[in-house]
Amino acid sequence: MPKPSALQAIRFEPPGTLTVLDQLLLPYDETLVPVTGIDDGHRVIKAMQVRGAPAIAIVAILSLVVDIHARPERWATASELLVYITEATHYLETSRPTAVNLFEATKRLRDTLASTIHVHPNLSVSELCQRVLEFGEAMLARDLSDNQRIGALGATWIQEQAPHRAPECKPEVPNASVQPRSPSTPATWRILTHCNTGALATAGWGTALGIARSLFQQVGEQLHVYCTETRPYMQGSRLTAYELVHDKIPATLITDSMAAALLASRTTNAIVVGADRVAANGDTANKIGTYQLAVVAHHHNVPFMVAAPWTSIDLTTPSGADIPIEERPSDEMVTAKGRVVPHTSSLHTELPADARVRLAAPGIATWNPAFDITPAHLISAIVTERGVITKSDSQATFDLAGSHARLFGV
Ligand SMILES: CSC[C@H]1O[C@H](OP(=O)(O)O)[C@H](O)[C@@H]1O
Repeated sequence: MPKPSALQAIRFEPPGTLTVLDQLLLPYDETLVPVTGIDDGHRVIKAMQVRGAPAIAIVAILSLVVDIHARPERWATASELLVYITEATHYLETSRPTAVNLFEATKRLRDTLASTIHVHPNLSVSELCQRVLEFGEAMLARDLSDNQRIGALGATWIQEQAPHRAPECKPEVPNASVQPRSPSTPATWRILTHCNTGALATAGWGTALGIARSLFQQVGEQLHVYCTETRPYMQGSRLTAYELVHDKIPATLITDSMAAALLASRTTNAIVVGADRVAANGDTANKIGTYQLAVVAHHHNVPFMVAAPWTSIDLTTPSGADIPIEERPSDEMVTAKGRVVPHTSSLHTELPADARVRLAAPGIATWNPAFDITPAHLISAIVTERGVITKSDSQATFDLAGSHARLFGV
């Protein structure tokens, strides 16, 4: 398998070749994993070899594309194929429960195909396979363009709305991989982000990290990005840091526990995070640890921004209380099993293999929710590809149905 170019989580060659970058092994190993059908698609999503709300939806649909193109002779009619697609999409939905993008894409595909067959009852199996291929390719293209719009809108909003702090004498801790910033040019724009919301979580560019990329395009070295490690999967230290170093964006990694101290000691213009599901009132499900960042931002009067395409906004879910929160296996928290993390290197070769990957005392109980809910009243702005949505300080929630009607002209 050829060594992949970095930063492309999903590689699709129509109609039947799909591979994903195994994100459990990044940044130490760039390995492509073939996805030959819906079983592979379900497996790589559930195991988090591919992750990120948009990427999950795209890989699920593309795994169905490669699946039905493999042996289309299995179906005599388009209606038989639609039955298979309906069952297959419901199966793919069982891979991970929180990110709504997966459910939005599978429902939209089923509805689109059902109406297509209704309008064209003589559609052939190969013609229906082609429609599914076109649907998947459109998802890839739309996600990238949505992210670039989110990046541009978010970068502009930060420069126009986020309090612009005067540069401080204290230079940032230089990023070892890019030229250390000289003290004479301290950052004038600092943002903190959590988890990974970049090219590795999407079809490209990213959502919250897409805003960082766009801001870097606009202000260059005046930007400094802080990213949290994001235990236990370490999306921040393994994936976001990897993307920031790759793009030579000045950045500093902090542990999750350092966020409050950072805001207390460094003037920060905004905290920018992604979303797995935004409810109709603006409550947002995102990586565990997001809620406490919102509380810290509120305490320090720092704007808290959620970056999300409308495919992550679920108008059928009234509030955060209605969002299912995925709990991950205990061993993903108390061991490094299946994931490459620095401190399980071969330093302690004399220890038994299990000890080299164990991160907690054997026998301790764990609680390992993959997401938490940030209430709308702690969110300053929701940056979508159609516009930045805000609310007055007196409003505790957003009216996203009204925003949708206004922005989509429906
Ligand atoms: C651009 S969506 C990224 C979103 O997905 C992450 O979750 P996971 O890595 O478990 O798929 C995290 O919540 C990010 O904000």
